Amino acid sequence: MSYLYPVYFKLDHKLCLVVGGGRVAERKIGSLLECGAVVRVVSPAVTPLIGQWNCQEKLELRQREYQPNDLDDAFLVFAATNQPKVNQRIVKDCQMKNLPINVVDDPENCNFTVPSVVRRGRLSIAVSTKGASPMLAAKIRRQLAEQFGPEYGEFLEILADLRQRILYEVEEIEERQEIFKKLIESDILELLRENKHGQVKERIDKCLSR
Ligand SMILES: C[C@@]1(CC(=O)O)c2cc3[nH]c(cc4nc(cc5[nH]c(cc(n2)[C@H]1CCC(=O)O)[C@@](C)(CC(=O)O)[C@@H]5CCC(=O)O)C(CC(=O)O)=C4CCC(=O)O)c(CCC(=O)O)c3CC(=O)O
Ligand SMILES: NC(=O)C1=CN([C@@H]2O[C@H](COP(=O)(O)OP(=O)(O)OC[C@H]3O[C@@H](n4cnc5c(N)ncnc54)[C@H](O)[C@@H]3O)[C@@H](O)[C@H]2O)C=CC1
Repeated sequence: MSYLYPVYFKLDHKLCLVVGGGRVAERKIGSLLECGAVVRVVSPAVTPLIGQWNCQEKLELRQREYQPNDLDDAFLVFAATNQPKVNQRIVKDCQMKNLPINVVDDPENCNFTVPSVVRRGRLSIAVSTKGASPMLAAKIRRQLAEQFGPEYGEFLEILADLRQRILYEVEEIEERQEIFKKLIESDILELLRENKHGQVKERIDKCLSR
């Protein structure tokens, strides 16, 4: 069995097509919008929330059945109707155009699938079961969410800032890596978790001192 290859796409300003407007389409659209994608939805009927996003001009709604020209300019395509025949047609059209396609009712014919995700600011932890059990993926996501609290988002903001500074100021690679190691092995995460922000700066200074 070959593995699925995980990547993190930047979707800002990229056109993503979602065909279908039900509960499953809504979940896919919600996460695409969070990632800054430009979303085109094609569906005769949509959920109230998709309708609301349309009224707020957060997406483009084509309120009718799928047509092949809906694929024009798409970067990613999601076939999320409840009609297997329609979904299969979309897969075929995408294969002809070499477009990446996610089908919600046919894992075998997807060329990408959507994982279950925990986000803490810059940290994303994605879980996939290669289609075997999305419900287990969601359970693992909930377990990870308990283990990785909001302090990880805060810590990564600090690390992102420091990293720029250290890359600029510290010439020796070994010395840089020593500092990064000290930072991640420190108790800064615990201090953030316990809201002891006062001590965080002290700890950072200690890690930076040579
Ligand atoms: C292949 C894949 C394609 C894709 O959609 O990308 C796919 C396919 C299918 N899902 C089905 C069912 C359910 N899917 C969910 C939920 C999620 N499904 C997601 C992803 C994926 N689902 C991809 C593989 C992911 C992996 O490899 O693990 C998640 C992670 C991400 C997301 O959708 O955003 C999201 C959880 C988000 C979260 O909570 O974190 C639930 C639970 C619920 O709805 O609460 C159920 C009902 C329970 C059950 O059946 O397990 C069915 C059968 C439909 C039927 O019965 O007709 C198929 C088709 C089939 O298996 O043939
Ligand atoms: N991948 C996943 O995570 C999951 C997948 N599923 C599968 O996804 C399918 C969809 O599930 P729901 O969103 O709950 O269904 P739903 O019945 O709520 O929505 C179906 C949507 O498809 C639209 N539609 C139907 N024909 C169309 C056409 N020709 N062109 C464009 N849009 C069309 C309808 O207007 C409707 O908005 C299910 O039939 C099931 O097979 C179900 C649960 C989870």
